[in-house]
Amino acid sequence: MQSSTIPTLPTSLFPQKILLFSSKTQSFPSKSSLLAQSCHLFRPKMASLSGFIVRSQTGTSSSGEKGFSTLSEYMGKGGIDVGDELVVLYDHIQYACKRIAALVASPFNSSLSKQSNFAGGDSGSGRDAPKPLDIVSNEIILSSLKNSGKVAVMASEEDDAPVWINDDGPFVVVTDPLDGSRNIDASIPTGTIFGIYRRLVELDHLPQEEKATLNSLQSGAKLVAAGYVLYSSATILCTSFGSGTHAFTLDHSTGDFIQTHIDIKIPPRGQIYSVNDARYFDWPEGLRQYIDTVRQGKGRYPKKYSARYICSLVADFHRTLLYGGVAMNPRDHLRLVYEANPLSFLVEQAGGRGSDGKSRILSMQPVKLHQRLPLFLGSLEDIKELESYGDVQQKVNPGYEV
Ligand SMILES: O=P(O)(O)OC[C@H]1O[C@](O)(COP(=O)(O)O)[C@@H](O)[C@@H]1O
Repeated sequence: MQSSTIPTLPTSLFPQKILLFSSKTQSFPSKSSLLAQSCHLFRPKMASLSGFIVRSQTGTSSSGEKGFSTLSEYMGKGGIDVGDELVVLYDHIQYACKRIAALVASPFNSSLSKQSNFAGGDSGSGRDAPKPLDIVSNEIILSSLKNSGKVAVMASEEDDAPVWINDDGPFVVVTDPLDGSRNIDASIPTGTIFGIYRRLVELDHLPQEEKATLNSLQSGAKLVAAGYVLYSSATILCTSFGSGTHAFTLDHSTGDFIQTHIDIKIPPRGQIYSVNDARYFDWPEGLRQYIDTVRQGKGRYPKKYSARYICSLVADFHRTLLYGGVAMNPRDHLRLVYEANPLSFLVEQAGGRGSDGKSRILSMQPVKLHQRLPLFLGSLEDIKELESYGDVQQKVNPGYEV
């Protein structure tokens, strides 16, 4: 096994904070449980994982059941044991996402992102001009994947074609490095999305470009793992290895992702729809009828629905996963390979459904890396009800300025 080359994180990235939640709670605890847990807060625990030393200030469960503090511990031999190679890869993904989290929270990110408005123009084209945040995030992820030694190819929203990294890498990574970055100047939440496949060894004999593309176009049904990182008031890494969906919150005092949401179950029915409904007059009749119906509380669930739309996919998805309902973009806008597939994997593992309005996302065979499609993610009963309206995919896509 190749040894890891992750550098030590500068401590200044993670200023000391008092940790107020337990690694074993699914939601934030009551005052009394906080008191009970406080005896664990200052009992440092060291664990050695795949050559990494992690320090956690949280205690393990007092209920006697087996507990895991960090994502690396959860994945490792004492946890669900996903295998050393995937543990190493995740350590590098965590490191990359911590760097991106620091970047999006930095006072300097605004000047970086502004350069994207001038892409190709004079202001942004100088050799030393700052790069847009999504490009910087892409470079951060690529460098971490290279350092891991575990990745054959990375396919990213930011690159026209997949990047071949390492002939022996066991994994293929698809990613949208920083989704929602158009809102970054307003400090709106953003996110990284990723999916992980096994390298198709039967394609090893093909020319590099060809095998890079074919490895990246695997169907979502073959995902080994997927996840997203939400950069918001908390930095949350939510992931699945095919046995449930779990979320880990960045503890700024230690730099560890601590288990905070175990085995998330999306409610079978929610009361929230999430869509850019300024597009109402471009929608097909079926979608208008569906939204009109649930707004009035006249659907299969006789409650009036509420609307929530951040316009940042990871944030809208994260809320939907926790509260239920449906998050959608009915036009051909979001991407199958590195957005729809990983998020559908996560929502299915939580008991929900990912659909293009007609078919299950994970059953589709991608034909192009940047293939776009209508996307509906959410509670099982809500998505089924929406699909029953038949005509929910927006065909007109005139292009919108904001
Ligand atoms: O403009 P719409 O149709 O509301 O789309 C918004 C969606 O587009 C995204 O901004 C992604 O689009 P980009 O990749 O072009 O930035 C998502 O974060 C968001 O959910």
